[in-house]
Amino acid sequence: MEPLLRVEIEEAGYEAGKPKIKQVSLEVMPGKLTGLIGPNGAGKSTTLKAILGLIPEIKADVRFADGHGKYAYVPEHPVFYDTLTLWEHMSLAAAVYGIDDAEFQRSGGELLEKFRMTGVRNHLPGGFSKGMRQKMMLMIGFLLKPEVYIVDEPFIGLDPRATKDFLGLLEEERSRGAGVLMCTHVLDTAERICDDFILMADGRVAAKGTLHDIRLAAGLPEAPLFDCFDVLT
Ligand SMILES: Nc1ncnc2c1ncn2[C@@H]1O[C@H](COP(=O)(O)OP(=O)(O)OP(=O)(O)O)[C@@H](O)[C@H]1O
Repeated sequence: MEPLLRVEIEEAGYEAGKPKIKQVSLEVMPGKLTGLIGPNGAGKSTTLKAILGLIPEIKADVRFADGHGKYAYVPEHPVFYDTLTLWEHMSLAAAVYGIDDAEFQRSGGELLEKFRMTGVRNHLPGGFSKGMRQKMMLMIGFLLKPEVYIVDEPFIGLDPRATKDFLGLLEEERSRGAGVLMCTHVLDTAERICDDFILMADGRVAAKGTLHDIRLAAGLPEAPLFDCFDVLT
């Protein structure tokens, strides 16, 4: 099967001559969820930014499969306009994505229901909690129905029910064939939901592959991901 996204980063950083990540390669496959994990400062966000074209100093080849350039990026820190309501944010995104209005009314309404946000659709996000803002970002990502989701730490603000709702939707998207690259520190959830992992440390890939591959690399054949993480970083 062809990957939806293929990334080969030779090096990338914020200043010339000072690369923060080196030799990072990864692929996002249809229907698969790849977890990007590693300690603080390992280079995960820099890798995501490199993929999104937001890094000034970069030598890399980032390739979406032919005709599959559509991706959604869900940032760790919500970005929003103070004067637009939740529904207006979603409408704006739908307009930018070129989604047909009838389709948007249907799928937008459905997303609000799924994330239990219908009651606040006409509220301003300035008054939302952290988790509600996170949900807004996720709904905007799901509106697009992209081939590839790039999600930066989705779990921190979400309550257990919202996490379950989010994972359920992600599962639906994957069964449609979408691929996901997700950066997270929540290793027990990652272990449960990811098909494979990229484990970064000190700006490089310390290990990659399925949980089985990561366990082999760590020399811990039965261990939870957390213990492998500990050994390899
Ligand atoms: N805007 C920036 N300008 C300069 N250096 C940066 C910038 N952002 C990150 N760095 C540096 O790049 C390195 C990798 O940081 P990065 O944010 O990619 O790590 P991370 O793995 O995402 O960490 P965390 O888990 O804490 O989010 C760190 O040494 C960090 O100090």
